[in-house]
Amino acid sequence: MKEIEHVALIGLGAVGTVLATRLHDRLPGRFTIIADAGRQEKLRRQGILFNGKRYDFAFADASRPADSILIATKAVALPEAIEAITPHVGPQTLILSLLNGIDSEQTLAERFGPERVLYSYFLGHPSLREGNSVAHDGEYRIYFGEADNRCPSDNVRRIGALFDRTGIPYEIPQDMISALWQKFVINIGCNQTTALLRRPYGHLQRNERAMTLARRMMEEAAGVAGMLKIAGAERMTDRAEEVIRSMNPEGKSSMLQDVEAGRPTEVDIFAGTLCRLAAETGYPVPWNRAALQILSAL
Ligand SMILES: NC(=O)C1=CN([C@@H]2O[C@H](COP(=O)(O)OP(=O)(O)OC[C@H]3O[C@@H](n4cnc5c(N)ncnc54)[C@H](OP(=O)(O)O)[C@@H]3O)[C@@H](O)[C@H]2O)C=CC1
Ligand SMILES: CC(C)(CO)C(=O)C(=O)O
Repeated sequence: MKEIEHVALIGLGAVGTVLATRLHDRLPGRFTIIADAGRQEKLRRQGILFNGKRYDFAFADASRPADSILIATKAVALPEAIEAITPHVGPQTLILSLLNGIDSEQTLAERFGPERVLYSYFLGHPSLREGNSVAHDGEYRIYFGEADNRCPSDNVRRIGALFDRTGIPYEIPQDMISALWQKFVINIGCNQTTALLRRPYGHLQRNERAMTLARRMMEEAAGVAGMLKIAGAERMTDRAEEVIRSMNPEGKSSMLQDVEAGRPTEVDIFAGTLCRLAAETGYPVPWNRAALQILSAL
């Protein structure tokens, strides 16, 4: 099993910075950022502040492929990110997409081949970004793996070994497709509700009407999961509510942060994807249709 030595990351935002600072500290000289000339210039000038400490990262050199590439851009930037990482992908490169939603791995597998892509996502307290300043309390895990991890593949073990060496907390779910859908149900509820109401997690935790709104949207997502025969669909809404209740009350979902910063939201990979799948399966999703309409109109 070939050890992962050189790691590159694209998307030095809220989630990317949490991982980049850890990899920078634990893989000296072997961790780099993939960024275009404009972003490189800005990063050289301003650095990134993580919990108040300035970080200056090295940039990836396309003459040597990375052993692993982590993608942490927003979904709208995935096509650009794919072009940007292409020169850094070699025959042994393993790609992990930390994007929310259930589609990015498929898009990456179509471009680079399924043998180079693992499923993954970030779950925990939200990471907060304002400009080049990111704050996070360390409460998170990376969930990753192949679709079925009852017998972990070499690639899964390689990434597990990297995370062990660098102290990145992780879990390898046996059924990664079910886990990805569980995360999707959580995002459908908490990202969309916090963005619609423009309130942090504490509001959902205290206000039963807000939590009911989140539950209605999550029940629809879990209903579609059931139609698609995703394992554990019937437990996903209750589990998602538990996750929302465990968030830090002042925490803001990535979608609420986008709304507040005037950035485009990722509603297309949440309610947008759900509405498309609902039309295919014939499952009614009126709450998510309304959320899609409102959030796309911002
Ligand atoms: N924030 C959170 O707590 C969580 C977020 N997620 C998910 O993780 C993903 C990333 O979210 P988040 O970190 O919040 O997003 P951010 O908007 O904070 O960060 C995205 C970063 O990607 C950079 N970027 C965009 N296009 C490119 C490009 N072509 N080349 C290089 N860099 C690029 C942006 O740079 P620039 O600003 O210059 O455009 C920005 O630094 C999303 O899918 C989100 O849903 C998942 C769990 C938690
Ligand atoms: C992990 C969670 C739910 C944190 O808010 C998230 O995925 C997001 O903000 O996009």
